[in-house]
Amino acid sequence: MSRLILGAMVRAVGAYPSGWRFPGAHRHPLGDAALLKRTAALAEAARLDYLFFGDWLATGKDLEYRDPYLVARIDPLSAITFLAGVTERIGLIATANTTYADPYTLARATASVDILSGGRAGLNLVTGAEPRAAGNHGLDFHAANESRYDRAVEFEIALRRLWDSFDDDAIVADAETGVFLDEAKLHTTDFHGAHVSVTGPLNVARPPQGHLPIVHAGTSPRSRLFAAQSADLALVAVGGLDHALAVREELRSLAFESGRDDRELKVIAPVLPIIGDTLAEAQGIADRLAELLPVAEDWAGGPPRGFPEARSIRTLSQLVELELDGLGPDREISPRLAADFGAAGQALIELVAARTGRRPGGPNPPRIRHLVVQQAVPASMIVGTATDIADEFEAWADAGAVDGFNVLSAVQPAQFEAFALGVVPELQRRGVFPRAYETDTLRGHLGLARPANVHAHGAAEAGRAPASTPEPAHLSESDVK
Ligand SMILES: Cc1cc2nc3c(=O)[nH]c(=O)nc-3n(C[C@H](O)[C@H](O)[C@H](O)COP(=O)(O)O)c2cc1C
Repeated sequence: MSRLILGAMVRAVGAYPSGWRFPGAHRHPLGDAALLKRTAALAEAARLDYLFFGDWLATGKDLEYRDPYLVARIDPLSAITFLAGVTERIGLIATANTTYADPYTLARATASVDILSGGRAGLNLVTGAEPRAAGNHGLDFHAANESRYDRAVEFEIALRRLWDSFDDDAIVADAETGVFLDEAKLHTTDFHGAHVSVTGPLNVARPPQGHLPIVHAGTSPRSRLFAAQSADLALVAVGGLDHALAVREELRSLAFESGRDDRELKVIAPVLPIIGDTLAEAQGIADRLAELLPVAEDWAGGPPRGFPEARSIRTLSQLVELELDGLGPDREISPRLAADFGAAGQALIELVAARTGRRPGGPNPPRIRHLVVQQAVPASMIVGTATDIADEFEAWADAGAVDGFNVLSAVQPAQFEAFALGVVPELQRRGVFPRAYETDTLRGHLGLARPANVHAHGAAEAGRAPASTPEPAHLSESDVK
């Protein structure tokens, strides 16, 4: 097994929806600067490959109970630019939305942060799932999946061409002769597609990494194809080891069919570890987090607008195949009640026991609310000691299910500390993760070669983009998802 790739997906107020309520948690976005610096220092000391920042292009009260970390946060490019100045070695990845971003502006900002960080920047390209983003960008509707990915394909090619505006040695800066620029080494972009059109050249020198490593996160068939053809890292949402194996196999086949060396595409799974010094302590943390999350039935008149539908006794009743509606969230689950659950309900009982130590008939039995919450929170949660988490990571990597993990922290900063100071050293002891940085760039950390300038390898784009300028495409009503 080659070594794991390990990055941290930073959600400043915690990745678990009640993480911000946990004692000692970072909870106010105005304090993010200090939290980010502290996280970055710890991450770099642990030798993580990168810090990763997601993005969302709208907000509202409805996000409060579902994804509170989306309500108010620093934009990802600002976060990585800030961190470029206070870190030395770690990679810094920001998310950008190709449906709404402008390629010239994004190429300029990302090439700049790559220079400022000495070649440590990366870019996660997504097409977005938030319809309100349209209204924030002067559009009437959020385009449908196909249109979004048609634009993403062109966007990615335009970005690479913009980054290749200057040859690596185009800036001569020869004080003796007075020649600053070798004009023959500055290239126009002239990319004119159906969705993206840019003349170029970009007014920033070729970034130290040539092209920033591209990440893609998504789930649809078009997302898989985009990742396989255009990304260095595919960030996938997977429900378990078997699912991860199937997704990686699919991605690698698609990459191979596109003419790529399929080993170049790294598959990364997000994971939310809940870490304690003992299993009981970890389960206690997971249980407390669950208790801090309300369920729909906690409001007599019905939950507030936007409350997650799945976090209700109604949804639980469907899952366990037993009508629980009249019992209320605080009814204890007795062995007799549990015996009437269907197969999915039995599996949920086991999941709750593994995550929180609560078992029907045990000293600390689950109540209905515990089942409601656990069936609604992320599948990527692993509860245990540093050794347990390392075992799980190793098992996934040994099975060939992933190349690495994007680690989420339920509570900031405590759970990130537990990961950086507990799990990472354990992985290092086992020899599956290096103890020190061996390279200075994100590409280097990820084992990716530096690409040649597109002006020397234009053929690589063939088949992925219009060769000439087609008629401009206008989104129609049928594009609305
Ligand atoms: C692990 C993971 C993380 C993601 N992070 C983001 C994000 O930060 N911002 C965003 O707009 N989309 C993000 N996405 C992608 C959107 O969810 C995705 O674009 C949306 O679901 C549309 O579906 P599709 O891209 O699979 O077609 C992420 C997806 C996955 C699997």
